[in-house]
Amino acid sequence: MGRYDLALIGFGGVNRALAELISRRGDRLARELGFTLRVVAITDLRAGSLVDTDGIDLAPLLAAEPGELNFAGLAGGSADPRNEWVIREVPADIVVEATFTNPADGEPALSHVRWALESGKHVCTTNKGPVALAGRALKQLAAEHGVSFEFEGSVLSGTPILRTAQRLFGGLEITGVQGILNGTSNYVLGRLEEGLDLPAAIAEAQDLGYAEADPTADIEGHDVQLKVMILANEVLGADLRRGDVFCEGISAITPQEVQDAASKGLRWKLVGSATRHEDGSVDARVAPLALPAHHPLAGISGPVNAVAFHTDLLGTVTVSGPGAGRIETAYALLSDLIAIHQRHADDDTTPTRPVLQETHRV
Ligand SMILES: NC(=O)c1ccc[n+]([C@@H]2O[C@H](COP(=O)([O-])OP(=O)(O)OC[C@H]3O[C@@H](n4cnc5c(N)ncnc54)[C@H](O)[C@@H]3O)[C@@H](O)[C@H]2O)c1
Ligand SMILES: N[C@@H](CCO)C(=O)O
Repeated sequence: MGRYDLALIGFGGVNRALAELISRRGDRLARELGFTLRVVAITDLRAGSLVDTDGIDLAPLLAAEPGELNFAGLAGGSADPRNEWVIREVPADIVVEATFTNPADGEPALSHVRWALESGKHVCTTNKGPVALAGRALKQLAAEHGVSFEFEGSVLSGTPILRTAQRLFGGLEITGVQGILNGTSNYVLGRLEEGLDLPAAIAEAQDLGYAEADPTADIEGHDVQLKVMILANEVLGADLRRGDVFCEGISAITPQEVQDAASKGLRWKLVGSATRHEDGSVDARVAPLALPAHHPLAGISGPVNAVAFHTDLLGTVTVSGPGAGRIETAYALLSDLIAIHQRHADDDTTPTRPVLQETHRV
C-alpha cells in the first residue's frame, strides 16, 4: 500500500479538520482508497512549525484548543513557521496550503505553492488567491516538474464543482456560469431576513467557520470575484484578471430591504456570473440581485452554494452543495489527495524522498 507524507501549511479550521479526518478515519480511508496519509510537517503563523519525518502524532494537537497551540516546546518544534524551509526541505510528497486567502496579490500563499512545485512536490490548496491570480502559471510550473496542482476546494468547498465541469460535461459547450459562490454572505442574507443585524450575522458566520479571517472579502464580494475568475478561467477557458470582474458586495443592503423583498417573493442573493460570447470574449461580474422565486438560485440558502451552468445541449444544469465549512472543505482536500493518487500511483519516476538533515530539524 502506498503512503503520502504531507506538509500542512496553515493549521486553522480547514487543515485541522483534514488532520482530524486523517487521525480518526485514516484506517478506513486506507482500506477504501489503497493508500495511507501521514503528516510530517505543520506550519502556522501563530503556532510555529513542527516537523517529524517519522509522522507527527496528531492526537495531542487536536486535543488542544486551536488558540493554545504552540509548537515551540515540542521535539522538532519551533516558534517560527519557517514556511520556505519546511516547504522546500522537509521530505514530504504533498504540500497542503490552507493559509489566509489574500485577494490582492495572493501572497504569501502564492509563494508557498511556487516553492512546493519548484521542489517537485504536489500541491493541493483551498486558497483562492494563488488559483485565481496565477492558476495558469502554477499549472504550467506543476507540469514542468511532473507534479499535480489541485484546488477543488477553492470553489464551493467540498462540493466537486470544478471536477464535475471538467470531467462530466465532455461534449457540451458551456456558454456561461451563474452562481451563489460565498457561504458567508448567503448565510448572512438569510439571517438578515430573519431579523438579525449585519454585525451579529457576520459574527455567527465566523463562529461557524464559514467566514474569511477578515470577513470583508465575504461581504464586499472579493471572495466571489476570485471564484468567478477561477470558474471563468477553468470552465470557460478565459484568462481574467481581477480588474476584469466588476464587483459589488452586500454591505449596502439593509435587513429592511431583505425583508421587504421576501414579502414580495424575492430573495436577495450575491450572484457571481461569467458569460462567453461568440467571439470568445468573457464578461464577468459580482453583484447582489433580488431573484424571483422560480430562479434556480433563489432557493439556495444558508452556507449552501450553487452554480448554474448554461450549456448548448442540456440548457441549464445547476449543481448545489456546501459552499463553506471546515469539514466540508477538508473533504475537498481529501478529494485532491485522491486525484493526485489516481494520477501518479503508477509513476515510476516518483522522486525518492530526500533525507532531512538532523541539524535543520529544530
Ligand atoms: N473555511 C471554509 O469554509 C473555507 C472554504 C473554502 C476555502 N477556504 C480557504 O481555505 C483557507 C483556510 O481556511 P480556514 O477556514 O482554515 O482559515 P483559518 O483562518 O481558520 O486558518 C488559516 C490558518 O493559516 C494560518 N496562517 C496564515 N498565514 C500564514 C502563514 N503565512 N504561514 C503559516 N500559517 C499561516 C493562520 O494562523 C491560521 O491558523 C483560506 O484561504 C480560505 O479562504 C476556507
Ligand atoms: N469564506 C468563504 C469560504 C469558502 O471559500 C465563504 O464563506 O464562502
